[in-house]
Amino acid sequence: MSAHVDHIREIERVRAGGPSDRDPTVVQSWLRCLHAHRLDPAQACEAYIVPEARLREHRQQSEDLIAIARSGLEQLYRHIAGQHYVLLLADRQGVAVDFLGDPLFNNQLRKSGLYLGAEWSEARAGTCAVGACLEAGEALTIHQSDHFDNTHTPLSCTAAPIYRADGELAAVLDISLLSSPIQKTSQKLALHLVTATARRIELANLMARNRHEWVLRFAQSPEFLDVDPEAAVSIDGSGRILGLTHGGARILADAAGGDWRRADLLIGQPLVHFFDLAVDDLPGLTRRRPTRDRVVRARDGHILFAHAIEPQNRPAGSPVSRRRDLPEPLRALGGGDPRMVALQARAAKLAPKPVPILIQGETGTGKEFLARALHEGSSLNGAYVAVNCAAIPESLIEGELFGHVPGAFTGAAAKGRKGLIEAADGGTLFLDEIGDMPLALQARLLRVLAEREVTPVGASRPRPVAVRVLSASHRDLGRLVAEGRFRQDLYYRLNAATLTLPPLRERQDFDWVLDRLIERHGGGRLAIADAARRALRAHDWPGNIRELDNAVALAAALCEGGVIETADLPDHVQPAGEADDARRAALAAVLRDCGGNISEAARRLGLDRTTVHRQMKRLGL
Ligand SMILES: Nc1ncnc2c1ncn2[C@@H]1O[C@H](COP(=O)(O)OP(=O)(O)OP(=O)(O)O)[C@@H](O)[C@H]1O
Repeated sequence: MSAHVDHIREIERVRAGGPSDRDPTVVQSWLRCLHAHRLDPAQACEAYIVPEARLREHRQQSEDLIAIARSGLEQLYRHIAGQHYVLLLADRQGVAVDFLGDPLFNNQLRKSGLYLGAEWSEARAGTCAVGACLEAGEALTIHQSDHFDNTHTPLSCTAAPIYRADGELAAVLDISLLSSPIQKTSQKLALHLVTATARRIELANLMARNRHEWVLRFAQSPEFLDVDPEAAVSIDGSGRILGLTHGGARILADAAGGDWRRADLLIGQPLVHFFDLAVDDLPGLTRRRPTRDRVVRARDGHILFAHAIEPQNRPAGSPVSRRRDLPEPLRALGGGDPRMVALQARAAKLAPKPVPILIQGETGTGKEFLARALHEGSSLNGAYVAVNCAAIPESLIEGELFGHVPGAFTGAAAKGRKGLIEAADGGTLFLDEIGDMPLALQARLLRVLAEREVTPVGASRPRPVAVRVLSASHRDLGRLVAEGRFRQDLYYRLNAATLTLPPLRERQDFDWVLDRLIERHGGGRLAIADAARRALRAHDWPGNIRELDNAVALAAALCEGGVIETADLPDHVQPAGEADDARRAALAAVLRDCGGNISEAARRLGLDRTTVHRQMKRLGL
């Protein structure tokens, strides 16, 4: 108890501007907790774990990062095995989206927040390694009573930031102990290890994204240059900086006297701005030359050793070349299917514009997933608010969407209530199943879109709103208009642009989608047997990605030994039985007779080409 009181007193002294022996990063974080987050040091709060559904969303949004960080995390975990350290990978919001810890201590870890789904933002948890690192953008240790909240003072946590190739902070890697030696210096090695791992994750990310560009890696000494470089930048064909690691940003900023935090000002600058080096000199810095001779001079006079990696050839116009330019959230939509590639390119152009977009596609094709990606790919600061028009009873939808003033109707909230349209002010309103919106409300919605203002139920005056409206329907809205069930004027307002998602059975990147879902449900610890993969490929997927997602979730729960076998799949996805064997043999015989000509086979069988294609797929031909 007295330690708690001492802790509160110390924080109060810092608030009053008194001197402190703490690291400046700790003092700054305490002051943010007091002034910006308005936290009270006397109020202790338990660690917070986000609900399952929110964790799933956070993991979904970080899928690419998790995939790239995984091997780095595992390697680090092997280094520290048996020392009771826990590893967390936290996203930009401070939520732990990946976790490696000793299952023996699961209960204690969960209680302390050293667990999957724990939210370690500074605003939520007070001074903590993840939160302070997200704010400071630099590696640090928050040791025991450095924590603001007394609940967390047994912990010692060390975190390092992971930056994206465009210089944005993407995540934080944290290594923590439930209990540790008293001295903060005991965590020096931990600090070194997380920093090195974060650096390797950034390097792997940069290399993966820039295979078709020049990559220049740097080290202070020639010995480590080719094996464990300290920093890297990627360079386009005209010699301009395209991407960088955190170390790369620091080298460039030092070289030209800039600020590493403003990577946006470094990217796009020519290489010669920073080094005594032009793009034509890069071939002289490849592995063909001895490391010691690969010396470059930075503009500030600093000498570095460099290793240039040549771009790999890419077929002109390949999906990869176009994917590279996509904003991160839109990349997660597809893995090279030609229709998805075209959709992603169009979505990238539309995302930053205020135009309303109508998203069409069968159920479960990822319409909401796309809407969220469009919001994230925009620069809107407001919230993303999704409304399922089919799920809200007709009597409630008006109040939900438009809000109401106090006493507007019997049962209205006493203080009145802000509607979802206003909640999305400055952001995105996603109207799912818009085809189910009652006609009377369609007229009111039209007014919101046309006049850019909303009138809550019972209010006399409208309020201005700026919302970006995305809508979706699995029904053909054009047809609903023709049948008089949907207002034509609203239809035209909503679909300034239409994006149509292809059904899963027609996607050529099925394996990519499957691998992402396996990663989602297995967190890198789940694989799939070839036979099970073939069975999944052969299925028709009327419920599209949602159906596949459910099938993988079930298989992940049932499978033993971390490998999904056919027996773990839902019954209706099980591979073809004997009857199908006969069908397969018959169809194969006809195809053989026709020399593989599907149109000819379809003619002989009296079927259309699509049916033959589908049967071939289902039967694994
Ligand atoms: N590109 C993708 N990568 C991974 N998962 C995806 C992708 N697209 C969709 N999903 C997943 O598929 C499921 C269905 O997606 P979503 O809810 O967006 O579909 P929908 O078309 O809007 O469905 P409905 O028509 O029923 O409203 C969700 O679990 C979502 O996370």
